Amino acid sequence: MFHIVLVEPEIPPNTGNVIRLAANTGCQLHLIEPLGFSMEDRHMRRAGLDYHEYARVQRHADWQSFLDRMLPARDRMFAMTTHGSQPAHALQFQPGDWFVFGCETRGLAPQLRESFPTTQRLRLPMLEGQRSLNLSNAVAVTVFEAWRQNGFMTPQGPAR
Ligand SMILES: C[S@@+](CC[C@H](N)C(=O)[O-])C[C@H]1O[C@@H](n2cnc3c(N)ncnc32)[C@H](O)[C@@H]1O
Repeated sequence: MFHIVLVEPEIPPNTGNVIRLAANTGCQLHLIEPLGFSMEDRHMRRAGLDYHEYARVQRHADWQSFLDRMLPARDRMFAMTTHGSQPAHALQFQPGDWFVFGCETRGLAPQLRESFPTTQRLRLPMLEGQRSLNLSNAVAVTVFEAWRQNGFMTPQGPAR
């Protein structure tokens, strides 16, 4: 359905949450290395993920390797960032869209963020004075907005 891209995630339970979200929504999850943890980390294990939930996870050595391997449609790839001026819910998302998220402490590196057109740097609304959403919450909100817009469609029909 959609592609979730986590750039250099650092906190195992966040990635664990996103792995489960991908399994529940049919998204493909891309992890851009270096990761701040081992996939065998006890916190990852504690997330209680089943083997099949890992089926939707692909790891990439770095951003350029990801681009070279996946060839994402650049006009359908969106940087999710608190520095964005475009409200995420104002866009009409399409199946196959790519959502790129930064790491927990640093967000997306400025150089990577600025490689996206300003119209593709999306911000989720927050109250004045707040810094950012938790990474896995930001992913869930984004995926469910995009999926809602597309009628919660799956290859077998609408999800229930
Ligand atoms: C914990 S936040 C990173 C905070 C980091 N200190 C910063 O300034 O970007 C982790 C990631 O979640 C996503 N995120 C969090 N809040 C967001 C928001 N309001 N709008 C868009 N993306 C958000 C972004 O991809 C961000 O890089």
